[in-house]
Amino acid sequence: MVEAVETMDGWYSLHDMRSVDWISWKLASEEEREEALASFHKLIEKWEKVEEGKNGSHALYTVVGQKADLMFMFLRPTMEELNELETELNKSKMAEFLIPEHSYVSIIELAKYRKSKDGVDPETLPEVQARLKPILPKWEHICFYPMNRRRIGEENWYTLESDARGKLLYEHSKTGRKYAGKVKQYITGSIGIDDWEWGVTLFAHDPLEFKKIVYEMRFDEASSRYGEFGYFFVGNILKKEAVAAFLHV
Ligand code: VOV
Repeated sequence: MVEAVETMDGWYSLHDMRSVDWISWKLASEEEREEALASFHKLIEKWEKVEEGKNGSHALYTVVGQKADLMFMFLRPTMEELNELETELNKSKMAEFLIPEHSYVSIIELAKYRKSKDGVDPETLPEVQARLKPILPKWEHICFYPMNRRRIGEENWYTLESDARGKLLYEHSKTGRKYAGKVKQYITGSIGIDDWEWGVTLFAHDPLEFKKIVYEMRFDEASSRYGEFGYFFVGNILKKEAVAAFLHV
């Protein structure tokens, strides 16, 4: 019988993409813009405190291209906390000038494909816990896309035995490891939560590495036979100190 693999699930994740309503932003008075900027800084400082306390993490990037202007990625221990921070952002003065473009809800996920050697449940290991509740890197670039595992005819991930899936993911991980120090990946599971099965969030110092890793992985069987991909968002880090300059008109 084909069995599902057991997953280890960590923090809840929200990718939130917004555009700036540049027309109303330009029409707003200097005072209103300052009020909006101050509300935004206050929120960022609040998120930083949560991160310092290791109760969540966040990332803020500008998006290149017309799909959005900003991409937030939030991680929190519960779905309620994600919703609270989303609502708080929506109620802020800044949000009066932001247009929601897209969102993606998922959960940091690791699969237990490898058998534990000494009977230790991997979920109890501190290094695994750190990966389930990660502090996101503040690297220069981000890339986000959702994906599915194929279920068409012979190319059906969900009729493969667990060992076969584990082998394909092991091959996949060998490609991934070549990018150590260049690309950091966060896989978030979204089966039953959002429209695709997984979200893939990559961070890199050099955006060319996104193209290189995704291209190279297309030739791994886990992707070439069993991967289906959605849309891509790519962007550059927006540090707190650079927010005012980004919004300056
Ligand atoms: C940056 C490098 C990198 C590395 C080292 C890496 C390693 C690993 C390992 C060891 C494992 C299996 C156990 C686990 O940890 O869950 C995975 C799992 C997974 N991956 Fe991966 N992956 C990387 C990177 C990486 C990328 C760039 C992609 C997108 C694929 C592409 O073609 O665009 C991806 C996808 C996934 C997915 C969707 C899963 C879950 C599949 C499932 O069916 O359960 N992944 N991945």
